[in-house]
Amino acid sequence: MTIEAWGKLREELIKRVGRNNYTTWIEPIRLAELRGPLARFEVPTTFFGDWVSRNFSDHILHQLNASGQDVSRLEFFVPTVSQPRAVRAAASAPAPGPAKPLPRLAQRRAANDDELPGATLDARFTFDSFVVGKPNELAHAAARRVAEGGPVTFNPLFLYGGVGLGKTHLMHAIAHELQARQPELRVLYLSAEQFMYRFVQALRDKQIMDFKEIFRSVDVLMVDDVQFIAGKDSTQEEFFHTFNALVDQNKQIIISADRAPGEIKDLEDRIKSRLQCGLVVDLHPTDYELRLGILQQKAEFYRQQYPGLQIANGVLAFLAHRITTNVRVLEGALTRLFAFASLVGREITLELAQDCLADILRASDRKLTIEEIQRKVAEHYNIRLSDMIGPKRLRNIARPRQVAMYLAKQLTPRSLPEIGRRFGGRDHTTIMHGVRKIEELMATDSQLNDDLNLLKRLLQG
Ligand SMILES: Nc1ncnc2c1ncn2[C@@H]1O[C@H](COP(=O)(O)OP(=O)(O)OP(=O)(O)O)[C@@H](O)[C@H]1O
Repeated sequence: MTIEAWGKLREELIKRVGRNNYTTWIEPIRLAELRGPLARFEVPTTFFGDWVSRNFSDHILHQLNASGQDVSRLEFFVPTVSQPRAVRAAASAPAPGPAKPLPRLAQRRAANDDELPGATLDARFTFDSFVVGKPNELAHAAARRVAEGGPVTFNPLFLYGGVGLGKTHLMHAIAHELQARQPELRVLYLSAEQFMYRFVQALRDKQIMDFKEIFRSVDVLMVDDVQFIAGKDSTQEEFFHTFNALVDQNKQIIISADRAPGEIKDLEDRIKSRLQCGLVVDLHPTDYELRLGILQQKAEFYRQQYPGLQIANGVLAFLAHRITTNVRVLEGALTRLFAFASLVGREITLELAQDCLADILRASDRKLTIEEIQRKVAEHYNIRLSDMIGPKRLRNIARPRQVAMYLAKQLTPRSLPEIGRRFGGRDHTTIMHGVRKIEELMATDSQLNDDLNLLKRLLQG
């Protein structure tokens, strides 16, 4: 094949990669050399070559092979005056083994420096693998809605929740789904830390206009763990402008954080209020049913991985009862259990689980004390611990005290008289009254609900 013939051949790739990808990634590359099984392409930047190599080399190889070329290796290089620089040699065939994480977008054509790609998506984090239960059903429904990619109805979608409750999983699921439904959509997913890193890099390299252009040309922007930019003034400023520019163009934004926008300290008020403009939904701490559901799903996966390995009745229920911290810990426990059982070639029994997971179970057993609850609540409402226990009846003290009573009842196995004793020797009827008052208010007071959710998360880790 002549190098000129490549021009025709590459147009065939439109069918395989789509017009948008073709103009962005295929058109700018130039076939420079065909040497036996090796085809070498000139690319404008290192990043560009890397991107094409990772995402399109299979298609290019296929096309070359289909035209009768016996090529099995691609190389991409940035031309320099002296020696061409190899960027990265692509594998001759798709790598076997587990599905590769799908790399996300970078949206420019030729640039003369490294690009600004998004983060890698985890191929396992899909809607199919996300178990829905009461604590996450709202967040899941909102994520599904956004993933349908219809007209933007709420902007941004703000997902928040404690550590390991599935925020990142849902974000990735949205990105996968959007990409599957509309491959031409420019979806950029990255963590707030990466946003800052890219921003600082752009400042340093005097590439700030490129930075702005890339971030403002996406169709969907997803920023994970936005609390990270709290206290980082210029990053916040840039984030704010990016955010506004995209909202103005009616582009969907999806944000996650470990707490509600209003609770993120050192975040500018104007950003907080922007973040609250759309739909704010939280992932609540898991309940028993959800934990069991997740364990059942993962166990199913492991049964396929370790055929022949038996798991006794009641083991999953035992774990769901005992490991209440977060899903990541739960998953880790199950992974360890299966690995251990397959190593020793034994059935997974309750005894084996207790042995093998002793440390995790011990850590999970840590009992929350009423004193810890009082301290956290006092801190949250900015009152003195002594007032929490003392006799003052001022509302700004009495209400936090009732919140602490309510949480003590909810989160510890202590009886009302026991709780009363720890609240300065109050009678159990006073505690009951406090608990009821909070339950009543919860029906109407959304601020109180937010406070309770945050406190629960803080207390339960
Ligand atoms: N409902 C769920 N169904 C299935 N897996 C889940 C669910 N919730 C969480 N997980 C799993 O738990 C692990 C932790 O979830 P993820 O990373 O999404 O948490 P996160 O909320 O982003 O935590 P962090 O605050 O640490 O970033 C992942 O492996 C994820 O797949």
